[in-house]
Amino acid sequence: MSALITKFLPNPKTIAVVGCPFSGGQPKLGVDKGPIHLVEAGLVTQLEELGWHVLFDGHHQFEEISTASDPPIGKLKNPRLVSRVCEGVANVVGEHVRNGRLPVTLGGDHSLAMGTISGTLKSYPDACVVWVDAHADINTAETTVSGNIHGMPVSFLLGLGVEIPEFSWVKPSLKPERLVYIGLRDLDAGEKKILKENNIRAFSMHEVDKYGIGRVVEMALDHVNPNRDLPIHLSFDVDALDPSVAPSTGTPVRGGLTFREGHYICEAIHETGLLVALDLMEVNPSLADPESVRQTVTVGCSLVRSALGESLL
Ligand SMILES: NC(=[NH2+])NCCC[C@H](N)C(=O)O
Ligand SMILES: [Mn+2]
Ligand SMILES: [Mn+2]
Repeated sequence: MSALITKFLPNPKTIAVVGCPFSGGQPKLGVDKGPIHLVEAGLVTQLEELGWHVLFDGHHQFEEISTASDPPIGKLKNPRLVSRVCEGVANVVGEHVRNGRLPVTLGGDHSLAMGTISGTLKSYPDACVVWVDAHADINTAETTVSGNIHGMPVSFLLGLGVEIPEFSWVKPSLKPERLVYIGLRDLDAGEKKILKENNIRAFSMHEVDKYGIGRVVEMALDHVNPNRDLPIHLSFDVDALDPSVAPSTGTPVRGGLTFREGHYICEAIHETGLLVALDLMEVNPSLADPESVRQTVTVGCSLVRSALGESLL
């Protein structure tokens, strides 16, 4: 059985699940438990049932860097830890992509995308990034208010802001015209300025309301992938969904995507056949009551399945 649409992957169609129990890009404990819950909910089997060959040999182990030896650099918190972890993730994800496997990275906080997208772009320098999130995560060392690096990975990938020697491994490999956002609704003032100055295309919840999700995804892909021939990296922050749909996350913002809108994005990207890497980030099973946690983990699994070929009929 193979209804799987994949233009870049050799047979057997293989997914590598990269569990990243990491929380150093933000202050709330528990987001490191996200990948463990997603796998325990049966994600690996669910993907096999879709016809994939799935590799998963345990969650990624990260080296310990104590906070004592990792003082802030400017405002950035845990900079050395985040940098080293993301560099490791870049290598793991990069290796999977290079070998024709589709990495599914489970966060963990969204700073990890600095690693995952670096890994994808090493093999596919012309890949485009579809970033689905309530937030733009594009602060620089100068604009960040919180100092939390999960609010900054995109600026590193684009090479914006002052250079920080500790992050010199991150190459400015992403071009602003290959990046598009869907779901935005909580941007810092500095981030709005960055989006404008760099002409980055973003579809906020305003555009989702105005045009509907179908048109938004089509316009987003027309922008980053006009001929529908470039590989796609989908980076999905679960807080893009409305908190009523995905309550267990560290920085929830009301007015988000519905259950169907979130799944539609994933289904439409699967239908392009161009997906080469997927991130599902910011599931935090320590936040909210057990039923909300179960709901968030379940929706996380189903978003991943939708991006990987589950269809309604
Ligand atoms: N990946 C996330 N949930 N990011 C939230 C970022 C929030 C805020 N803009 C910050 O820079 O701190
Ligand atoms: Mn977010
Ligand atoms: Mn995010």
